Amino acid sequence: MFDFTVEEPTLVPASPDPEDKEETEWYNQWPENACEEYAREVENLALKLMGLIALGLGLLKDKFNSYFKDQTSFLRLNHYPPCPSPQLALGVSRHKDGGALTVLAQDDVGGLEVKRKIDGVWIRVKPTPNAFIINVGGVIQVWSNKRYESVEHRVMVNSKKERFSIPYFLNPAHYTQVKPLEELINEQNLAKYKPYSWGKFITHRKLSNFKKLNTENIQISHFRISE
Ligand SMILES: O=C(O)CCC(=O)C(=O)O
Ligand SMILES: [Fe+2]
Repeated sequence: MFDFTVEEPTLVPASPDPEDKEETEWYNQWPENACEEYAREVENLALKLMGLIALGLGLLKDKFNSYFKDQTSFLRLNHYPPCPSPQLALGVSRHKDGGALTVLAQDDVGGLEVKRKIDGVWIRVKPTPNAFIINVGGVIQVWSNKRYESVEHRVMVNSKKERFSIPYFLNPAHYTQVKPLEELINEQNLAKYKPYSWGKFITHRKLSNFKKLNTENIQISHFRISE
């Protein structure tokens, strides 16, 4: 796995501690022109999709633009080597993407599975040539007050073939307080989530991503307001 940020540098909180106001900068260690160019193009696509989502929610098309001014978006290069016992290997364990939108490019090997909400069955996503897979992330789920929902997914490795995938994670500025949009809440539609800091959320996830966790990794459900 190799992460490549879009902004150089990308400004983020120094720690997940809410009291800690210090910021730090993420730099790409191996700048690659191809990555940069690709990231800019998928960013345009992702922002166009955000415009359509805004329209779909009855908002102005440019409603979300300002959140991405100091974006913390990044591109990830994934390589999954083959494994003779795929059920024993970890591709990517089940999770929901936390950001706004994910634009995923994958090769023709397959292995991505999404969890069907009604019965919890894992469904394989068949690779479609020259097509992207778009995943709604937790940030849109909260902004839309759950009119959009992010789907749980995982990656199984293949027994014979290696697999490559390139997700682009469109993420807001670290200082964004993510909360249900005012326009979408009223007496009939009460806010389903408490506001949370996007920057603290990602630094928390980044610290815990590669560790064996005793507790569940941070999820937007932790900010849910109980009914
Ligand atoms: O490799 C894939 O198809 C998806 C990877 C993924 O879900 C992620 O990096 O968040
Ligand atoms: Fe994912």
